[in-house]
Amino acid sequence: MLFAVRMDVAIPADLDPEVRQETIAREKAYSQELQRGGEWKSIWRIVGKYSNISIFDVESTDRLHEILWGLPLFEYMDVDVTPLAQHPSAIQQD
Ligand SMILES: O=C(O)CC1=CCC(=O)O1
Repeated sequence: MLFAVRMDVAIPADLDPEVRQETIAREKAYSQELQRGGEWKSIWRIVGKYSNISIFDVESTDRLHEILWGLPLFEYMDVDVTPLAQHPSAIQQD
């Protein structure tokens, strides 16, 4: 199942700088592990924003929920999920 997920990040300005850096580092490691595993297919920065659009290929909505709740930055994010289906004009399958 394919999903486009938009993540808008808003880390509080008064968060301890060490906690901020450590959380961002954990977020990167978590994301890259899921990318290597194939469930997090791609991640794109939205120009001019502390936001990304990511494509996930997961077995279920429950699995996507589990992944999103596990994001180290989850408590500082707004997350918007869009399910994707094949477009009849697409010349490739995913
Ligand atoms: O920087 C972001 O957009 C938040 C984020 C999600 C995965 C990651 O590595 O950073």
